[in-house]
Amino acid sequence: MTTHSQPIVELTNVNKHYDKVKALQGINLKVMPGEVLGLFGHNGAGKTTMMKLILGIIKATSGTVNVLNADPISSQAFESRKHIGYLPENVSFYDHLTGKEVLTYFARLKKVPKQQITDLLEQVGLTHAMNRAVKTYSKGMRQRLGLAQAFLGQPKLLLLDEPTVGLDPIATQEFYQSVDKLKSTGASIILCSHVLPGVEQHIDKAIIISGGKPLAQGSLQELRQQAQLPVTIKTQGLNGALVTDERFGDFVVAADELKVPEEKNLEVVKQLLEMNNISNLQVLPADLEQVYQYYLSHEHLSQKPVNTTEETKA
Ligand SMILES: Nc1ncnc2c1ncn2[C@@H]1O[C@H](COP(=O)(O)OP(=O)(O)OP(=O)(O)O)[C@@H](O)[C@H]1O
Repeated sequence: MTTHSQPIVELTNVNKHYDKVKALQGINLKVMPGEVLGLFGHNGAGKTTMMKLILGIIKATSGTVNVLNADPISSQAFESRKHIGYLPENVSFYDHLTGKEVLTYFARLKKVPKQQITDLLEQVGLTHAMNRAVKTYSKGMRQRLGLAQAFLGQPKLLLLDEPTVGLDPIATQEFYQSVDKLKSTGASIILCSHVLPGVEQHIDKAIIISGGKPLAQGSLQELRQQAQLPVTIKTQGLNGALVTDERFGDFVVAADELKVPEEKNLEVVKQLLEMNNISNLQVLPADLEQVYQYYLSHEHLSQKPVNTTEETKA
C-alpha cells in the first residue's frame, strides 16, 4: 500500500536514447502524493519522452522508473495503470457524440461507475453543454472535457501534456480552476508546458529541462534563490525623485521602477516609504517566466543540475 511518505512517481538516474538522440539524460525526480509538478522546456527538450516513460509507453535506456510502486512497463503495472489519468496534447474526440456520450464511452473502457460522469461534467463546468455534440464545443470546452476524461476513476496520478495550448486567457484560468479542484482530492499532477503565464500559482515545484538535461528543479522559491534574480519595486507619486536619489543609483531602471537584490529589498522598501509624496508601492518577485529564461540563458554555465535530489515544498 502507498503510504504518504512514498513518492507517487520516482525517476532515478534515468536516461532515454533514441539511437543517437539523447532525449533524456540523468533525470532524478520525485512527485509526492498531492503534489503538482510543472515540467518545463522548449520544443524537443524531452517533456513528452518523460511522460511516455511514466505512462510505460517506452522503456528507459538506463536508470529506474517507479510509478505507484511499480515499474510502469512491468506486468505488475496493469493494476496501477488504472490509477493514472492522462490528457494528451491536442486531445481529440468523436465529434458527433455529445460530451456525456464521450465520457460514458471512456467510463466503460475504464470500468468506472456511471455516476462519476455527471459529477465530473459538473466539476469541469460542462453540465450545461453535456447533451450537445462535441463538434459544437469551443477549444476550451474540449480541453475541459479532456480533463474530465483524464479524471475518470479518480486517478492518483494525472499527467497533463500542454493542456492550455490554444486556450484564451479566460479559458486557461477556468482550466486551472478545474485542475485545482481536482488536486484538492489528493491526486498528484505532472503538468508539462511551454506556456508559462498563469501556471505559477498552480504548481508546487518545477523541473526545467533543455536538450534532455535537467537545468534546475525545486520549488519556485528555491529556483528564485538559486538564480538570485532581483525583486522589482514599482513606485507611484515620486515624480522623478528616484533617479536623482544617490541611495538608489545601482537599482533604478526607470523613473518609477527599481530592481533590487532580494536581500536588500526590505531596506530599500523602508527608505522608499520614508520619502515625501510616495503614494503607492508594489514589490514583485521574479515570476516563473523570468526564472525559466534565466536558467535557459545560463545553460552553458550550469554544467550540473541544481537541486536534483530535493523534495521540499514551497
Ligand atoms: N521516436 C523517436 N525517435 C527518435 N527521436 C525521437 C523520438 N521521439 C522523440 N525523439 C527526439 O527526442 C527529443 C525529445 O523529444 P520530446 O518529444 O520528448 O520533446 P518535447 O519536449 O515533448 O517537445 P515538444 O514541446 O515539441 O512536444 C527530440 O530531439 C525528438 O526529436
